[in-house]
Amino acid sequence: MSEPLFDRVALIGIGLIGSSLAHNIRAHGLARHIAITTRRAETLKRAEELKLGDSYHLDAAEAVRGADLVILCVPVGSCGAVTKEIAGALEPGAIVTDVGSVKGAVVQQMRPHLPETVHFVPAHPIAGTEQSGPDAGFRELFENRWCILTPPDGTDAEAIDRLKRFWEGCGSTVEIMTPDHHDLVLAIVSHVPHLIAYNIVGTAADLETVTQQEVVKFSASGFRDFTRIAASDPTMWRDVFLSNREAVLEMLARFSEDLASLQRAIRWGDGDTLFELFTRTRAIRRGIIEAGQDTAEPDFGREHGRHEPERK
Ligand SMILES: NC(=O)c1ccc[n+]([C@@H]2O[C@H](COP(=O)([O-])OP(=O)(O)OC[C@H]3O[C@@H](n4cnc5c(N)ncnc54)[C@H](O)[C@@H]3O)[C@@H](O)[C@H]2O)c1
Ligand SMILES: O=C(O)C(=O)C[C@]1(C(=O)O)C=C[C@@H](O)C=C1
Repeated sequence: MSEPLFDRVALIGIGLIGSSLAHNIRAHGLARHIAITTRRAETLKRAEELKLGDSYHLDAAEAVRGADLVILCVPVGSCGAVTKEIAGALEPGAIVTDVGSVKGAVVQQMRPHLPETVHFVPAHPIAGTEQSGPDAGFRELFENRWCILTPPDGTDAEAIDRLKRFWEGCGSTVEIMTPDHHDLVLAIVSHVPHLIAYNIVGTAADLETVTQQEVVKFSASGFRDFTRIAASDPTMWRDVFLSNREAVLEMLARFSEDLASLQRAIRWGDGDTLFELFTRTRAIRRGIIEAGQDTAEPDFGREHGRHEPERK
């Protein structure tokens, strides 16, 4: 087995992403020591029961002392406060990174607190489920998934390369882009789809009780997929929408315009418009499958709660 890439990794926050990283670091020998810290004693105890790390700390500064890789795995709205808390204990030369679903706001929150002696390389694995907490993590989460790095201009190339190798060690393919571009792309492929899911499930839930029962009874796979997404962590997603406000609002405006034109097509019986759109979107789905990017294999995903169990 080759030498571990890092000596000590500090994982701050041990939910779905933090615990999945812990499984990977262990399984692929990516670091000699995993130090885990989180806010609540109860969560830390659970992480210890699951044997996710080598040391456990309620004090985040204590966890990052001596670490050559520090990964913030907390909701994006907490990244600034956490960085402030650990700043004084960071080792010179350490790589500081995160996994947040929004990049511009996270960079803005974290950067002012970081000493010049560390390398700041923000990251976002495009992989997740609707589950949260330390029990939710699993080793295969990042396999064949993208991880986007958004290093600020002038970041040490060796630090970027080391973090790239770390994510490759977790099974991901790494791409580099600016935080603004990341936020625009993710607004349309991840953030707005989540908002649509929250909204449609909310609309169904507000229907009359008798109809609501029918919603549960007759929900076929399309609606069930929405309910899975709409079960995603409320804190995480509140923070995502508040942190990526502009890009989300821009994409929502376009979405609403397109929805209005579909509404018009239905009203006026314009079948050609509907048919043309549905043909184009079908081709997009087929393109994703041909590119091998539909990684939600039923058996594997179901085991980890990525899919609803088979209906009885
Ligand atoms: N869930 C996903 O699908 C997914 C995918 C990619 C990236 N992300 C990003 O990863 C990050 C973590 O998400 P998750 O799904 O692992 O969430 P999670 O709710 O499963 O875990 C979050 C962890 O952070 C801890 N925490 C919260 N506030 C804290 C604070 N101030 N100080 C210390 N610990 C704190 C919680 O106790 C918990 O252990 C988020 O920024 C999210 O945007 C999530
Ligand atoms: O599969 C899911 O449950 C997800 O929502 C994962 C998903 C996504 O939208 O693709 C959610 C948020 C992340 O920042 C990255 C990945």
